[in-house]
Amino acid sequence: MSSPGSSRPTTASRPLARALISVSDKRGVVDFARALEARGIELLSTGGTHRLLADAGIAVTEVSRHTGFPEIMDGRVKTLHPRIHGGILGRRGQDDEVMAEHDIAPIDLVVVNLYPFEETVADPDCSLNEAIENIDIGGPTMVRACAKNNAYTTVVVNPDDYDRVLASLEESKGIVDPELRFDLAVKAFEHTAGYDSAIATWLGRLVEKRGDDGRAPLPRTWSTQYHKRSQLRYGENPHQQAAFYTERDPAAGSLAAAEQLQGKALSYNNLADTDAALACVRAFDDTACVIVKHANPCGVGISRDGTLKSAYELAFATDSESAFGGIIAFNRELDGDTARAIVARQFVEVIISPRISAEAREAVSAKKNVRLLACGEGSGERDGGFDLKRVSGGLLVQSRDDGMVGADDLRVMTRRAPSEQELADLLFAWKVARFVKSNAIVYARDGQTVGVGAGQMSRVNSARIAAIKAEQAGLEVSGSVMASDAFFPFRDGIDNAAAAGIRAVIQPGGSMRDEEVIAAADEADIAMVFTGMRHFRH
Ligand SMILES: NC(=O)c1ncn([C@@H]2O[C@H](COP(=O)(O)O)[C@@H](O)[C@H]2O)c1NC=O
Repeated sequence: MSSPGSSRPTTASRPLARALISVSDKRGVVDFARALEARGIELLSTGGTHRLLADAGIAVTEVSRHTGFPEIMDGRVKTLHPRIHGGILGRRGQDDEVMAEHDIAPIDLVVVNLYPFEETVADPDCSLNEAIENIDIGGPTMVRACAKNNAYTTVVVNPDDYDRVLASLEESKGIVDPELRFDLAVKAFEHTAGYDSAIATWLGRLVEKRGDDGRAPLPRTWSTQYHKRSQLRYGENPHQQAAFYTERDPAAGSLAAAEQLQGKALSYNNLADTDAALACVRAFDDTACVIVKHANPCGVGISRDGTLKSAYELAFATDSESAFGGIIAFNRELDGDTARAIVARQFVEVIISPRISAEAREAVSAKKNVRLLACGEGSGERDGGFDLKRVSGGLLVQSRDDGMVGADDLRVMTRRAPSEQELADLLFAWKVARFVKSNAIVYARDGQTVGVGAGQMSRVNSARIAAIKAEQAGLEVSGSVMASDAFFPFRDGIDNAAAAGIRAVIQPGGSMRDEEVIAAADEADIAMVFTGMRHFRH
C-alpha cells in the first residue's frame, strides 16, 4: 500500500486508554466492548448503546455523564461537545496543555456507525421528515474528527473490523498499528462520503421537477459510490489502466455477486462481455444459453428437450466460428453433460451460471484457465438501476432498458397474422435483439438464433450480415422470423427479408414510411407485428 505524495503517519502512540462507542448497527458490539474492557480500556457510550452494554454487565460511562451535558432534542445533540471533540482531535504531546486546561480527557478509539439513512429511504413511503431525522450529524462529526487525527487515534465504522483492531492491540501491547489506523481512517472518510452522497442523491431528487411520466426525477448531482473489488491487469487494451468497482451490496444474481470457482483472473473485456451475456440469458424464462463475443450475442438457444446441453448446442450452432473464445451464460444450473460438451468442443473464456454442479466443476477443471463463475439466483438488478456512460466532460445517465413486450402488446400490421409458432419465434428474436448492438437484426427459428447482424451503421447491412452468418452455419433462413431493434426506414429491409424467405417480422414501427414497409410485407405474405417499443443499444 502506498499513499501518493505523502509519507505514512507513524506517530508513536500511547496505549489505548479510552474508547467511545456509539453505534446504530449493534452487531458484535457487546463482544467487542467486553474485549476492550478486559484490556482495561475505559468505555464511554451514548444512550441506546450504553443501555445495551450496561445490560450485558460491561462497565461503561454514559457520554452525558462524561460531558456533564444531557442528550437533548431527541438525540439530535448527544456527542456534539468540546469534551468529546477535543478528546478526539487533540494532538497528543502538542495539545496536552490545552486539554488539561479545559479538563478534556483523550479519547483514543471511536467506534461509530451511522443512523441507517439508506435503509430508511429505501422504503418508497418514507416521508421527508423521517428521512431528515435519519440524517446522522454527531456520528459523522466524530468519525471525521477521529479519522483526521489518525496519527494518534483509531476509528472503526464497520463491525467487520472489530477483530482486526483487537488483534492489533494484542500484538502491539495496547497500541493499534499505525498502518491499520491509517487504513481505518481512509475507510471512515469513504464511509462518510458514501453516506453524504446517499443523502444528497435522495434529497437531490426532491428539488428536481417530476417528469410528465410521473417517474421520480434524477438527482441534481450524480455521486454514487463504488468500491474497488480488484485491480485488473489492464483495460480494454493493454496500455489502459483498469479496475473493477462494485456496489457495496450487489444484488443476488449480478456479475458483481458472482463467485469465481476456477480459472485465470477475469480481465476487463471478460467482465464486460460476461455482463452482456448474463443480462441476455436472464431475459429468458425457458432454459437458455447465450454465447457472447465482443459484447454481442453470437448465438442464443432455448432448450428443445429440457436439457441445458440442448440450449448450448443450439446457441453454438448459430456461429461456431465466433463462439471460439466466447463467453457462455446459462440461466439454469450448469450440469456435467453440458460442461463436458463445452470443454470438448471449444475454447471458452468464461462460463457463468446461477449454480454449478459438482460434476460440471470437475469437467471444467480439466481446462484450468477457463473462468467458471456462479452468480447465484436472482434478477441481478435492483429496481431503479441506471446505466452510465462517460462522455467528454460529462456523464450520460439513463434508466436501464428493461422494457418487455408480450404477445398482448403486439399490433399485427399485415393482412396475415403470425402463426402460433411464428409468434413464439418473434418474441424470442425480439428478446435477443434487445441485447444486440444497433443496428440489430436477428433471424430466429424454433428457439434458436439463425443469424445475428450487430453494430452496423445501416440496418440493411445488419440484415445482410445475419444472412451471411446463417449461410456460414448452414442454417436455413427460409421459414425463419426477423427482429429489428428499430423501425425500417425504407421497404428495402423487408424486400431483402422476403427474398431470403423470412416469414414474419417484429419491429417497433413508427417510421414515416411504415405504410410502404407494411405494403412490402403484404406483397410477400409476411406477417408483421409492431411492438411500439424500440431497443437501441449503442
Ligand atoms: N447527535 C449526536 O450528537 C450523535 N452522536 C452520535 N450519534 C449517533 O447515535 C447513534 C447511536 O445512538 P444510541 O447509542 O443512542 O443507540 C449512532 O449511530 C451515532 O452515529 C448522534 N446522533 C445523530 O446525530
